[in-house]
Amino acid sequence: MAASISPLRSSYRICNSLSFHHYRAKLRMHRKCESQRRHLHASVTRHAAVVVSGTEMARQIHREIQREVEELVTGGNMRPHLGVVLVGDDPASRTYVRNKTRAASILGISSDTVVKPTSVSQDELLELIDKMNRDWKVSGLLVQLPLPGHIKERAVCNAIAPEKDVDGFHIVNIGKLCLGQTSMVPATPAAVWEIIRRTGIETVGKNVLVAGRSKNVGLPIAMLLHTDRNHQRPGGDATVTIAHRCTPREQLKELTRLADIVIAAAGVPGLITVDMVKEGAAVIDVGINRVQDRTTGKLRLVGDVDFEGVKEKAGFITPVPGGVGPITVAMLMKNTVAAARYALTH
Ligand SMILES: Nc1nc(=O)c2c([nH]1)NC[C@@H]1CN(c3ccc(C(=O)N[C@@H](CCC(=O)O)C(=O)O)cc3)C=[N+]21
Repeated sequence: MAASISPLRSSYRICNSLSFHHYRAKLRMHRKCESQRRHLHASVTRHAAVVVSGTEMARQIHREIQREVEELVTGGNMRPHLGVVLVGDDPASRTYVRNKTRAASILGISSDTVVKPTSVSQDELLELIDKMNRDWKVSGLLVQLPLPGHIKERAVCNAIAPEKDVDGFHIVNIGKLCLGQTSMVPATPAAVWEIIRRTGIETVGKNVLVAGRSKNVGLPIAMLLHTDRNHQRPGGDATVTIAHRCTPREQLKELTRLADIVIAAAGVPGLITVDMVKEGAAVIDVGINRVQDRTTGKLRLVGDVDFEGVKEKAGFITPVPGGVGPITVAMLMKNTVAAARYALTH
């Protein structure tokens, strides 16, 4: 059976002692495995992985953000405001936008969503963004992706003022991320970073395998983890390998078996199976796939990792749903507050 734990900072309060000791044992084992020792010491009992609850970790981050927002407001500053643009009526996009605006309202961040029909022209969208850029009441703004085929996503991302770009998709923010400068970090990569930090997983000199090279997820995750910890925006100093659709399956398996941390961000259900994972490794599942359940016929949300199999061998594992997703939303809120703070001094 897998133990569910809350993030390290709140674990003293929330965890019962059994799961807390289990967690510490896992962290020790994970670190032991990392120190190039191929076989575990005989006295270390083999446990199922610690399931890192993203829902619980997000709750903790929310408390921190809530405090920050109240500090801003009681200091006589404007309440942070998130502007959202949603084009079309894709159900998944609507769910994500709803999750974001709901989180905002809970945290005391005001928000508004402008919904445009699929037929909206690129020019009209750019005009709307320009208006929001100039609106001093808007602290941060995002345009939900994907956009309809007739609109150039790059043009839209680059139209958002970089200092209000809470998604971190503007070319200047991507450039800064690559150079190790302080910038708006995209929410999903920031969530993966936060999970690693708050769980206490070591990255310096460790092997990381990122499966997936998307510009908004795989690439920035790899960027955060391989870069220098002494740069303006600290990196993970890990040895990072990026695998993608052209990586032969056998090669992928060889690479994942060497990895202390596996990040699955390919959008392929069941991509990572137990035979591919090193004992005690941390497995972070960024995949969000809607698949039809074989018994009920209903659509079900699954990640890229065969959770039931891998949890028996990994040291840490994040579930889907309830893993990276909720923390992504929390990091977006953090970016919104950062944008509001930035506006105070610029
Ligand atoms: N401009 C833009 N910014 C984004 O940040 C952005 C985007 N476009 N397009 C799509 C992706 C995906 N994304 C997620 C947000 C929340 C969950 C989330 O809350 N997931 C829940 C479940 C949600 C559900 O039930 O569908 C979970 O994993 O537990 C997942 C994924 C943000 N994205």
